[in-house]
Amino acid sequence: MILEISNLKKTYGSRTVVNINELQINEGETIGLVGNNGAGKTTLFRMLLDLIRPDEGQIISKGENVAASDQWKNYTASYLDEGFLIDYLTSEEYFFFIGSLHNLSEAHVLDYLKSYEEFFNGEILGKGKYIRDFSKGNQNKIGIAAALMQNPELLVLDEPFANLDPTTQIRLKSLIKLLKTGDKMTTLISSHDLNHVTDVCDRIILLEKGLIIKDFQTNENTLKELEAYFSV
Ligand SMILES: Nc1ncnc2c1ncn2[C@@H]1O[C@H](COP(=O)(O)OP(=O)(O)OP(=O)(O)O)[C@@H](O)[C@H]1O
Repeated sequence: MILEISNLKKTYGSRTVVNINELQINEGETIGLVGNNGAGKTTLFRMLLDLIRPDEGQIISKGENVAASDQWKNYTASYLDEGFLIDYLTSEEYFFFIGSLHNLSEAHVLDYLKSYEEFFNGEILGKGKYIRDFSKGNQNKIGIAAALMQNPELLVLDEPFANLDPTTQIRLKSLIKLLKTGDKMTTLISSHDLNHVTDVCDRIILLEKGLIIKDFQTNENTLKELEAYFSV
């Protein structure tokens, strides 16, 4: 088991926005986190990455509490939003910086980026452009590619399909499926796109007002069930 969440609570004012009694995630699972605006998806991810602290309970990653140990940082990569980027760097400078944190040489990083040529669609590299000047979708691509460069065991992506053009959405799905079979990566993806999330994930967790309402393995009926749930 890679993640064990117990009695996790986060409250803002009088509102409990995450309230998870128990949740366990196994190695190699691809989990889709769905739920309407404000359900608590991003708050859960932020606690998972120790960007904010829970009021109660804990998140244990490979046996260590993420709020008490840095061990999880060695095998976890994430992209939640453009706050993860450094907007005064060019895309290459950013990739080199992230690479250097993981002891990857610039040559290694450039080599890695070659495999992203299709994903980048000629818009990311060699432009001499600062990250702040890229479109939101292209910023997403930079963040996702930088997260994957770390070859993580655990990948956390917040709404990765948002702002991506349809071609890149499909390419991202293929990429996630490939990494799942090849490297047995565990992936947590939040998404409002029920189609994509059921296509790429083998388990869906449905959050509503911070509570887990459903937690089930994906099968051929999942998309219909989710659409029925959200169409009320
Ligand atoms: N720093 C904060 N202060 C006060 N309330 C907050 C704070 N951060 C989040 N919230 C509230 O917590 C609730 C959950 O927000 P969260 O961003 O986790 O939802 P979400 O499921 O990711 O939503 P979306 O689909 O819109 O991204 C919302 O009601 C939000 O307003």
